[in-house]
Amino acid sequence: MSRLFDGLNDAQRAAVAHTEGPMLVLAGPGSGKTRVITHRIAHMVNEVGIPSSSVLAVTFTNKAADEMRHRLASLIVGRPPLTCTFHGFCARMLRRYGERAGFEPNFSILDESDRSRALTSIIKEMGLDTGHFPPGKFQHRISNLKNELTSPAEFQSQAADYFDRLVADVYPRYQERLKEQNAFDFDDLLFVFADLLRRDEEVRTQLDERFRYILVDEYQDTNLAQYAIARGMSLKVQNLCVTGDPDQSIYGWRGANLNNILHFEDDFPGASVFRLEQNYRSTANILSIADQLIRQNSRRKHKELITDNPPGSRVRVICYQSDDVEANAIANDICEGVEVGGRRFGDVAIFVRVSSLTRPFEAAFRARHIPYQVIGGYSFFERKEIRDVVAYLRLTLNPKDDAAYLRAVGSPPRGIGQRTLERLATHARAHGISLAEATANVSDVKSIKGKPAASLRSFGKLLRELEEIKTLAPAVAIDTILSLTAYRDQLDDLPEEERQTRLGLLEEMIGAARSWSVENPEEDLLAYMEQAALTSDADRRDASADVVTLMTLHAAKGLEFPIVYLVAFEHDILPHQRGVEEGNEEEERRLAFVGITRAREELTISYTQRRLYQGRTNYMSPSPFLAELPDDFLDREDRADDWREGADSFADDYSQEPSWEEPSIPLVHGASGPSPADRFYRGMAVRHPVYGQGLILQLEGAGEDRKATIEFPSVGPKRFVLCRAPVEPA
Ligand SMILES: Nc1ncnc2c1ncn2[C@@H]1O[C@H](COP(=O)(O)OP(=O)(O)OP(=O)(O)O)[C@@H](O)[C@H]1O
Ligand SMILES: [Mg+2]
Repeated sequence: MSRLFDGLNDAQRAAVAHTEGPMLVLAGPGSGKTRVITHRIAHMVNEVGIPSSSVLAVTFTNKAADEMRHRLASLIVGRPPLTCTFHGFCARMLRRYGERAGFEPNFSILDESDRSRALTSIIKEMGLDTGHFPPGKFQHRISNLKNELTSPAEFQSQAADYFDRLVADVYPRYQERLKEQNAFDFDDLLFVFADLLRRDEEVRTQLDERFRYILVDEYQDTNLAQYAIARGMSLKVQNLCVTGDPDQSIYGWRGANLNNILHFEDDFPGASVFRLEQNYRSTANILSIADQLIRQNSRRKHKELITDNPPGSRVRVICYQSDDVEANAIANDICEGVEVGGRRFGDVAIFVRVSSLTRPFEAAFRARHIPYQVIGGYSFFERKEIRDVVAYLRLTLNPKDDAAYLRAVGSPPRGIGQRTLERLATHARAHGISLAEATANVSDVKSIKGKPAASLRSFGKLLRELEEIKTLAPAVAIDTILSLTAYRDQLDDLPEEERQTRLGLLEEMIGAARSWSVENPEEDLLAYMEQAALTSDADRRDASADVVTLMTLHAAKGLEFPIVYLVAFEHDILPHQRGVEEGNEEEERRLAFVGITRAREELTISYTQRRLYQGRTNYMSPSPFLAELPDDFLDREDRADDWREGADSFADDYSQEPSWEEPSIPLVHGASGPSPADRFYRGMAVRHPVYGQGLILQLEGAGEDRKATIEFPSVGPKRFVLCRAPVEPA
């Protein structure tokens, strides 16, 4: 037997050696399904003599495709076969067969914002209000229709309720709009290609015969369109090999259909089924926990998961006081592991349910110079919105910062074009001044006249107005930037969900800046800007670098790490509130199962009592899944009282005397003279009849104009004119 079979157990060998006919590898996590796929391809090409060009390997994510390609390159002599995602494969085939299918092969693929812009304008043309009928809702519905292979014409007769009838109107117009631009959206790639296979028997036969061996990993997460493609190319030559684990099906919300894998044997009578039972990835303790959790799902077939691996250390379940403490404690843990435990940063992964939850970790890592990467989503500090705000802060504090100027001037868009900016830059260079200075005296710039000059003048005026933020607390400064620039308005055109995410990010930035001020009462805006967390052009690292990985649970599918932290294991986060509302609690449990089974040696699950989430402080309770984990294999630790462990951010104990600022008696009173509003001071505990107890974070003005920003645990921050608001010292 060849070298390729050396690192395989008997069941895996049988699967690898089976090269002809349909086959299904049904097995739990870490049992070697992906390994079987790569070794089977290598065996077919190297040893059976099947040409690479007749093999197609399909993976679920680009990252998985990259890894498989890499692995195949080391196993295969000669050119490795085509390895890509379904979307990648479809785009490729559509370019080839475009003309035949009736469109130009140089089509463009729309991104999210293009697609939402198109939908917004259609909704408006129909006389509907995008506030009540958010484009995102239509987008989601149309996306699902395409994944279910329902064409606009077919949907006409199916639309039953009011919203669906609207969708039935929007959908064909949207397709028409895309056609005019010779463009496809992401879902079209699957839909159009599946449709081509269905309609054009010649193309279908050609592809069926060309790709005689098709292998699909993670088949449990295929939707109807993907199913139709895999099946459509395997009607005549039925060498379709799929692998999957129904317990790891986590894309139901995006139209994945578990029946595709459950009915594989009906679709391909005589299919060989291989079951792998041995887990090579995780310690016995980790596996026991995973097994116990997934047993709580009722809609499943039980699978035995066994391992020869040692029990390993017990799984840790830790309760922290707040999200910042959690992040700091884990960052300290990681440093310790590297400094004295012989670990590498690259051994560690942190999984979150929602991508915005990475923020406190990024801040904690930056503070300690821990290298990290955020996968499947942008790093918080690299997101466009955050970088834009940072550009305004930089530019205001240092008007010589031309890079920040160039970023700020274009966001939100103000119609100041490239040519104008080039002329401005030429003038500035000739006079040895910055772009902001040149803008302040734009009438001196002879080459810029008319409308561009007027636009620059108003930008100059904005920059002057922004000067007031220099003396404000960071959170208030950021908020002021957002209002003076009307920054949030430009998000109105986005699909509702996207808009909420971006607004949420901005709120989170404000919340985080507020926490920072509570921690660093002596420091000013400049100090805030200096902290490493906001150097927006932080090092970018490549995937092979020795860095901690931060990612969502959805993106973690198929991967493995020696050390895993599953954080924010809290009610309404995991299981996610929306998942539960939509009756997908079992899918949420599968998501937790996927997270747990990524860990090879050490697993830590943590939750907090208080978290800054969606822009405000929330009091959290532990995930109900925690109660389902067996105590035999884990240690539960309550560290909620260790608030000093990290830099805690919220002075939540309002009964304590605020130690960080003396009551300030304003030296200059407003025109109306001393007012009762002046008895308030920063850090003071107050009470509001509706919002309850709160803490004054910021005060501005004096006398009747005196305004306070107050943080209420119930609703987050609120701003009041004190002499008119029913706010009393607590
Ligand atoms: N026979 C074997 N001997 C040693 N190690 C193995 C063997 N089979 C698989 N492994 C290792 O076990 C780990 C898990 O394998 P693999 O990723 O292929 O599992 P999987 O079934 O695809 O898991 P998932 O369901 O999470 O995608 C990998 O590190 C792999 O190299
Ligand atoms: Mg796998």
